[in-house]
Amino acid sequence: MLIIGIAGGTGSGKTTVVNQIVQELPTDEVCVIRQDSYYNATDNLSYEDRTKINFDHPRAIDFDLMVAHLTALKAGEIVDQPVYSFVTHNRTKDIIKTHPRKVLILEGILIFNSERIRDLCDIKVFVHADADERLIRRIKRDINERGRDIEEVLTRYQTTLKPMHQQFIEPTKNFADIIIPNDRYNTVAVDIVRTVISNRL
Ligand SMILES: Nc1ncnc2c1ncn2[C@@H]1O[C@H](COP(=O)(O)OP(=O)(O)O)[C@@H](O)[C@H]1O
Ligand SMILES: Nc1ccn([C@@H]2O[C@H](COP(=O)(O)O)[C@@H](O)[C@H]2O)c(=O)n1
Repeated sequence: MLIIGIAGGTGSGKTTVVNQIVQELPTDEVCVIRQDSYYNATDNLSYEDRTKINFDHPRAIDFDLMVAHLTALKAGEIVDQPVYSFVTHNRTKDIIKTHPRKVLILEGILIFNSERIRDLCDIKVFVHADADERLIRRIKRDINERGRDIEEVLTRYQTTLKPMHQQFIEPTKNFADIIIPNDRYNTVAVDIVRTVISNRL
């Protein structure tokens, strides 16, 4: 199995890049694991308390479960990937049965922050977009798709997103084998990653 890690700040375009890569590959040859699925389960907290979680800090992520699932997939086992809701700020009761494939794509803001995850990745890709571009995309996306309002997005940006990005995400660019500049749609870079994958299939 070839494990490709795709990291980058919020709104850099990771999900979009993953979708562009995946849509050109046969469905039975690739599986996707998303960091969002591994936010800690917080059933014990009220909705009010969940809104106060710092979702951009590594301790918000259940890296033990993520490592266990990646290790199981590498060993050929099927795993139950949790499904996360950005509206309730919690895991839902659903799961995605994730089957081991020749290529596994792991995507998320903080994945290269964990040495255990870095060691599991064969290729590390960092998607870069400037902070102002990422904030604009985040405002639009979170209002349209994640049930937020402008006040929520901007407050979260100032209090956690920006400082956490500088402390925990941007420095992990140094671990990347490939950096994709993504202020604009970068089809050339996506094609290069696809070629690397095709060569390994
Ligand atoms: N290169 C790009 N140029 C303009 N908009 C983009 C680009 N890449 C992604 N987007 C848009 O920005 C938003 C965030 O992209 P997304 O892929 O969800 O980022 P991430 O997964 O890194 O948070 C989405 O609405 C997406 O359509
Ligand atoms: N309940 C949550 C959980 C996470 N977030 C934000 O999501 C961002 C990571 O996802 P991307 O698709 O943008 O990479 C991260 O910056 C968290 O702040 C959230 O808003 N609510």
